[in-house]
Amino acid sequence: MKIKTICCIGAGYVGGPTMAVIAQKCPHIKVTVVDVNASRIAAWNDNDLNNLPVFEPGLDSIVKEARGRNLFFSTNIDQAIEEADMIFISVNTPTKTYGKGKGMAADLKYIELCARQIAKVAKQDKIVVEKSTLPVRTASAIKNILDNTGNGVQFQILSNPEFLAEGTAVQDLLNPDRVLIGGDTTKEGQAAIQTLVDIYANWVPKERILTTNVWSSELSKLTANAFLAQRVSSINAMSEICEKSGADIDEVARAIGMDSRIGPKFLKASVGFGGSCFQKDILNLVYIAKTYGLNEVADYWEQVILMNDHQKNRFSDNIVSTLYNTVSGKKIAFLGWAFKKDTNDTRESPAIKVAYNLLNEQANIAVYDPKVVAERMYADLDYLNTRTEAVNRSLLTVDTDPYLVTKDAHAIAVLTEWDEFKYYDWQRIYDSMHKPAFIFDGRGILDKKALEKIGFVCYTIGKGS
Ligand SMILES: NC(=O)c1ccc[n+]([C@@H]2O[C@H](COP(=O)([O-])OP(=O)(O)OC[C@H]3O[C@@H](n4cnc5c(N)ncnc54)[C@H](O)[C@@H]3O)[C@@H](O)[C@H]2O)c1
Ligand SMILES: O=c1ccn([C@@H]2O[C@H](COP(=O)(O)OP(=O)(O)O[C@H]3O[C@H](CO)[C@@H](O)[C@H](O)[C@H]3O)[C@@H](O)[C@H]2O)c(=O)[nH]1
Repeated sequence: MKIKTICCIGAGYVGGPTMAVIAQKCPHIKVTVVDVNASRIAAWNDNDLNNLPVFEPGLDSIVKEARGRNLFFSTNIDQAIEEADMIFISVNTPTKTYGKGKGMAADLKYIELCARQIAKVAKQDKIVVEKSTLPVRTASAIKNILDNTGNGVQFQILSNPEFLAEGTAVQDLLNPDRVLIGGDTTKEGQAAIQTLVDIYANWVPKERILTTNVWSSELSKLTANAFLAQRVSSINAMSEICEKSGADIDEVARAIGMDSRIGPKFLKASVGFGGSCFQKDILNLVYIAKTYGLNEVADYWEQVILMNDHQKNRFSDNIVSTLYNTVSGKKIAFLGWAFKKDTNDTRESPAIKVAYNLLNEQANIAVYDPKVVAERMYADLDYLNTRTEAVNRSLLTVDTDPYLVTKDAHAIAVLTEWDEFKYYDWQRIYDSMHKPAFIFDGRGILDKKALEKIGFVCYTIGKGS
């Protein structure tokens, strides 16, 4: 089957960039991205490319090239489903906040709504592609819903998990380590797999397109994220030993990373991992293990999250104890709010937890982030439901000038590894702060020696004093 029309349900961090790249690389395919969120769709259609709802380096020029040619953003979901030969489901699958599996299982209500909508609207055979990250065996639930419509339409379900990381989404999509496609082992299933392989083959070398059965594909996505997060928790666990023992975490990471079996990537100690995926997907894995009765397996993976929580808490505890056991009424400047650099995404950002802990200690927080807007930060705090919106706005202030944010501060906390932080006029910042002037570098990006020479008292994750 040759695909002429694609629909993607969900215009978020995955749906938007993924479809923009497919549209750019396959000008012969009409790609329509749909969403229930009208303001998000409007932002994707904004003439000013600075207003796209997702910030990713390089994304604006791809959208500029393809939008209106063969890339469209729309709220008309039914029409896009009806027209499409292939439908990607790229909606959110957050951790459940209610009922059975609350706080652990993935909430599949948006996935089910999509399946039901496809079932209702489709009048001709379609390939449905799971792009969202899903628990193993979700494809069978989707297939069940689709096969029970009674209108004779045939559906093939593929699993095609997305491995892009935010901040490097465009590069990851243009040049992926691998593309994974899982499908039925039947003749029809294999044909559907080949159809999707043919789309990616427009720009991805064939040897990097991996095909498996559906369950392996679904589980590989959770496994990849669990392994990656485990590396961060492992290096963070070692960072605490470094601080006690006088070893230096960057030197340790370099030494172990040169072992080709370990490899150098993903060994940067930090204030903790954030992002919408790691915690959610590991919790989901833990839940799956528990439902199979595999309690030791569940405990093993849960420890990755517990270590991450510990890392965030010990960072804020250290700020309080270093500032003479009280931060009440003191100004603490945050550099960074995003969960990593080069993104405006703040989901599960460690900055939120550190802010929460310090606000409980009655600190005043001032934040600068080059890409995160103030309303997003307030929404993150309000979501915690611990204070009224008005109180959150009085305790946490936001400015677009880092020099104003750090002025009169007792301490600076680096929460995101934005490159620009390295190049500030640190003497000017020092001169404007209360003394002693403390810096807590939660990302290990600043030049500790140079700062100490200026007069700062520095704490860097994984480095003893
Ligand atoms: N963010 C990432 O870096 C990343 C990477 C790989 C995989 N994933 C996975 O991809 C999926 C999507 O993640 P995201 O970050 O893009 O989420 P997101 O919240 O940014 O976007 C999801 C979009 O789906 C829309 N939506 C929900 N239900 C809908 C429905 N019934 N009809 C139409 N639109 C609907 C929402 O309005 C939202 O705009 C998740 O399963 C996630 O785990 C995310
Ligand atoms: O050495 C490291 C590497 C990462 N991090 C932190 O870990 C978090 C996650 O970073 P990263 O994995 O780069 O970004 P994500 O966008 O969350 O991407 C992950 O989650 C996606 C969603 O499932 C997957 O598609 C990607 O493959 C996977 O890397 C961030 O807070 C980083 O600061 C560290 O602290 N140290």
